[in-house]
Amino acid sequence: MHIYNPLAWFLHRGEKQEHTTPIVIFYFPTKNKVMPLSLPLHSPLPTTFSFLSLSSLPSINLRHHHHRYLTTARATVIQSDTTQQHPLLQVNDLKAKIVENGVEILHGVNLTVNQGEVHAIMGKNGSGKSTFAKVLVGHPDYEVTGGSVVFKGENLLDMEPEERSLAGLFMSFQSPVAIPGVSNDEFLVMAYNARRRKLGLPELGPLECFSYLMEKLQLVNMKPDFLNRNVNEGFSGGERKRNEILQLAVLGADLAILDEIDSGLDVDALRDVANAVNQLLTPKNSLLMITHYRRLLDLLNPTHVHVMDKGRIARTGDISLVAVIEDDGYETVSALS
Ligand SMILES: Nc1ncnc2c1ncn2[C@@H]1O[C@H](COP(=O)(O)OP(=O)(O)OP(=O)(O)O)[C@@H](O)[C@H]1O
Repeated sequence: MHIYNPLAWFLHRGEKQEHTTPIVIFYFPTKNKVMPLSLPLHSPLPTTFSFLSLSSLPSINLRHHHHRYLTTARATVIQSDTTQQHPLLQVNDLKAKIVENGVEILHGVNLTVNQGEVHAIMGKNGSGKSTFAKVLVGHPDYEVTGGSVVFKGENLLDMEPEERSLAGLFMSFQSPVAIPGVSNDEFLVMAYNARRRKLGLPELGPLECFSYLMEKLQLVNMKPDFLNRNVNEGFSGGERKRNEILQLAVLGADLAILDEIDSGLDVDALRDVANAVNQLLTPKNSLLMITHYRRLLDLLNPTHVHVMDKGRIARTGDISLVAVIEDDGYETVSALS
């Protein structure tokens, strides 16, 4: 997928003015989707994007999702010239069982996530959503019994969990664990420098790290004192979720898997988390979120919505599938597949 550089475009057109926040909208003809990119002032790079359906242009969704920018935004539709897709994750007939009791939970999951896509997995309690996510990151409770997973062209299942993380796979757990004795900033700096080494970049020194972490704290709207506390120790449920997004912001990821990041968040925290995630998305990375609730989907605009049932993806659609689920329930939606 070729994307014009919006900043260059605005500069070229001489339209980047003080006190305005331009939004450029890219149109992808084969997907019949548009992707607005907002450009905060003084930012050298576009920092947020989301896909919307073409029918939602020009006002409703744009107003809803970019209400902060509404009064100053200017929007222009640009047609992209190519629409090639780049697969990031290819899951083929994935089967997995619980190590402890040998029960098979995943019965053949198929899923492809391309760069720049936002996928949501919904489904009944116990249908295998979290198991799927945990199998992807290599959780030791599960053993893969069949199928394949290719991540960025490499066999993900051959990698140790740590290698998967360093390769750019991030997962926020439904119940993030505390790490007693390790402060949040130590943990973040250690993990971030490990990723930089993997990317062939020099490690950051203490001062550079500090300013980098402060910038990310602001992104998720967290107070600096969270950096000195031990990882998740004594954090409220909502603070743990926010801290997961801080980790994502610091580490960066090609594919971020968020397992029920919205559970236990108050409305303001949910908006903060969604804003931060939106700002972390680029046309090159992707998001796979597991959720039961529409509120998060409205904020993150998934390009694909899947319904998992009995360890398989039973149905796939766009955001309109959520309304069908709400009206008819999972049993009916899964049975129609
Ligand atoms: N480590 C484990 N030990 C025992 N049973 C497990 C384990 N992991 C998953 N299961 C079982 O596998 C099934 C699928 O669980 P999973 O957590 O993947 O469901 P889910 O779709 O994420 O559910 P929810 O919406 O309630 O979070 C459930 O019946 C669960 O009890």
